[in-house]
Amino acid sequence: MLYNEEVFKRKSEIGGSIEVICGSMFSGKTEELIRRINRARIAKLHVEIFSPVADTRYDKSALVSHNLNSIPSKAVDNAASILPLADDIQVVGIDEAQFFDDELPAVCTALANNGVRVIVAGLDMDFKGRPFGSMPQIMSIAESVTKLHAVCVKCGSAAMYSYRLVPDESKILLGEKESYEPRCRNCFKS
Ligand SMILES: Nc1ncnc2c1ncn2[C@@H]1O[C@H](COP(=O)(O)OP(=O)(O)O)[C@@H](O)[C@H]1O
Ligand SMILES: Cc1cn([C@H]2C[C@H](O)[C@@H](COP(=O)(O)O)O2)c(=O)[nH]c1=O
Ligand SMILES: [Zn+2]
Repeated sequence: MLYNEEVFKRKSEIGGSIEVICGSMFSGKTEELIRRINRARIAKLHVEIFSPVADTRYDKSALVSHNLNSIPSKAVDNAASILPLADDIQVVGIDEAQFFDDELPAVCTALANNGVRVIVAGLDMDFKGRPFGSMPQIMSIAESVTKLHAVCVKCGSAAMYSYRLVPDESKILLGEKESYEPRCRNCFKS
């Protein structure tokens, strides 16, 4: 992973790229996004992080991980709003990408084609194990995809599913440990 990151950092000096960080809830996507953005800041690059305004769990002006690491971010209404705000930015982070509208892949492509390093973090699957939003499309157009795993709360194996604990069938239901737990394939199906 470090090797990949260094490759893409060097690439960003000559051209843009798209990196995806995906996985279940609690797999460390936000922490990994914060880590990559912090390294870009240390390299004195201009960075900006965007998240969908729909994700109102924490602060609208910061990304906050489950273990309460945080970094400043901007909440936007839709994917197209990112473009004018990313002028002069060299590294763009996008969190909770699964909640953005269908324009997000085109926005990521436009940024990368303009020399921006784009780092996209999001859930690859919803609580039923179905592909989530435009994540599959962004994964297919990305230079790099990192799939992270949480620890299955039932058996301790690597978890790739976000199991919903509450009887609500809507695709979007914001929440944390009261509503979801990470589970491995075996524990998710049983
Ligand atoms: N079952 C679990 N497996 C792994 N990490 C967990 C678990 N439960 C809580 N955590 C915490 O969640 C943190 C990851 O949070 P975060 O980066 O916000 O994840 P994500 O953005 O993927 O939901 C871990 O460092 C750990 O402190
Ligand atoms: C699986 C699933 C999740 N959500 C919501 C729950 C949380 O608010 C976010 C995911 O946050 P994280 O940073 O990845 O922990 O998404 C949802 O609305 N629908 C789902 O199916
Ligand atoms: Zn398990």
